[in-house]
Amino acid sequence: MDIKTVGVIGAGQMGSGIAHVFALAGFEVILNDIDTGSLDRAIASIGKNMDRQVKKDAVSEADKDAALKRIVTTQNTADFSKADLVIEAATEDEAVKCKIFESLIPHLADHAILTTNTSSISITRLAAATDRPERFMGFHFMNPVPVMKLVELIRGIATDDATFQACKGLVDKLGKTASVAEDFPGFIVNRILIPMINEAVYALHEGVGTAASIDSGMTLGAAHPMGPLQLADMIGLDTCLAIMRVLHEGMADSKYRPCPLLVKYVEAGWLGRKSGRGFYDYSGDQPVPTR
Ligand SMILES: CC(=O)CC(=O)SCCNC(=O)CCNC(=O)[C@H](O)C(C)(C)COP(=O)(O)OP(=O)(O)OC[C@H]1O[C@@H](n2cnc3c(N)ncnc32)[C@H](O)[C@@H]1OP(=O)(O)O
Ligand SMILES: NC(=O)C1=CN([C@@H]2O[C@H](COP(=O)(O)OP(=O)(O)OC[C@H]3O[C@@H](n4cnc5c(N)ncnc54)[C@H](OP(=O)(O)O)[C@@H]3O)[C@@H](O)[C@H]2O)C=CC1
Repeated sequence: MDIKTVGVIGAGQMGSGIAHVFALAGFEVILNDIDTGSLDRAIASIGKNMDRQVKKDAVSEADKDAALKRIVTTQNTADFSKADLVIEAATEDEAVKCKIFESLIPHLADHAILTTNTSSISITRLAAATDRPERFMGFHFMNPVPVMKLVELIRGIATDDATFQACKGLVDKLGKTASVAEDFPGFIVNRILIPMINEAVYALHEGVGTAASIDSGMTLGAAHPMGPLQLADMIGLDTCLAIMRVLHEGMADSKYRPCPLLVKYVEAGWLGRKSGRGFYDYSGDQPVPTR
C-alpha cells in the first residue's frame, strides 16, 4: 500500500516526535490536537529538535525547512479524509481514545489504516471500537521519538497481514527497528520498564534512598542512560500511572499495584517535565530533586 499522508492525533511529546520523524522521511503530515496552544508548542518543539539535528550535521537546513513545510496542523478531524494512515497519540485514557475514533471514523478514507501509539491498552479492545478492526493495530514509538530506534508493532486479534506489512514497511522507511509484541497489557517494553519505574517510586516512598541516590544508583550502578525517576518525569507521571493501572487490572496481579506516592503526585498535578514538577523541579536552570 502506498502511504503518502500520515495523520497524527494528539500534539503532545509523542505526537510531536512522530510528526517530526515522518515529515523528515518525506511524508505529508496532518497534526491534530484539541488545543491550539498544544499545536503551537508542538511546531516550536519540532523546529527546536530538528535544529539539534542540523547542528550535529545529521540533517541539512534545507531538509529541515522542507520537513517543517510538510506538517499542517488542524483541530478538525474532517481534515483526516486525506490521510492514508492515522496514528492516534492522545492521552493514555481508553475513553479519550475511543471518543477520538468515534469523531474520526466518519471522515476516514475506506483504505486508511488506523493505528494507536498506546503504551499499554488492549489493541483488540480499541480495534473493536472502530469500523475497521482488520485495518487497525498498535504502532508504539519510544520517547524521544527522533532518537529511539525501536517501534513496537502489535496486532489485534483481527489485524490483517496487509496492515501489518504496511506498518512494518513504514518503520523501515523511518530507519527504525520494528519489534513485534503480542497484545498483552503494556506489550514488551512497558511490561518491563514501567514496573521498574514503579519500584523506584516505592524505594523513594519507603525512604530507601533520595531521588538523587535512586537515580544515580541506576545510572552509575546499572549503566542506564537516565535514572528511573528522571525517566518517569520525562515520560509523564500521569502516563506511568495509567500504564501501571492497565497492568494491574489486565494481569489481575497485586505485583503491579501502583505506588501510592505515584498516585499522590499525579493527584497533585505533579506530572513531571510537562508540568514543571515531578520527582524533580524544572523551574530553574538545573532540575532539583523534590524529595
Ligand atoms: C512510556 C512508553 O510507552 C515507552 C517509552 O518511550 S519508555 C522511554 C524510553 N526512552 C528511554 O528510556 C530514554 C532513556 N534516555 C536516553 O536514552 C537518553 O538519556 C536521552 C536520549 C533521552 C538523552 O540523552 P543525553 O545523552 O542525556 O542527552 P543529549 O546529549 O542531549 O542527547 C543525546 C542525543 O539525542 C539527541 N536528542 C535528545 N533528545 C532529542 C529530541 N527530542 N529530538 C531530537 N534529538 C534529541 C541529542 O541531540 C543527542 O544527539 P547526538 O547523540 O547526535 O549527540
Ligand atoms: N510519554 C511517553 O514516553 C510515551 C507515551 N506514549 C503514549 O503516547 C500517547 C501520548 O502520550 P504523550 O505524548 O506523552 O502525552 P501528552 O500528555 O504529552 O500529550 C497528549 C496530547 O493529546 C492531546 N489530547 C487529549 N485529548 C485529545 C483529543 N480528544 N483530540 C486530540 N488531542 C487530544 C492532549 O491535549 P491536552 O493537553 O489539551 O489534554 C495533549 O496535547 C499516550 O497514549 C501514551 O501512553 C507512547 C510511548 C512513550
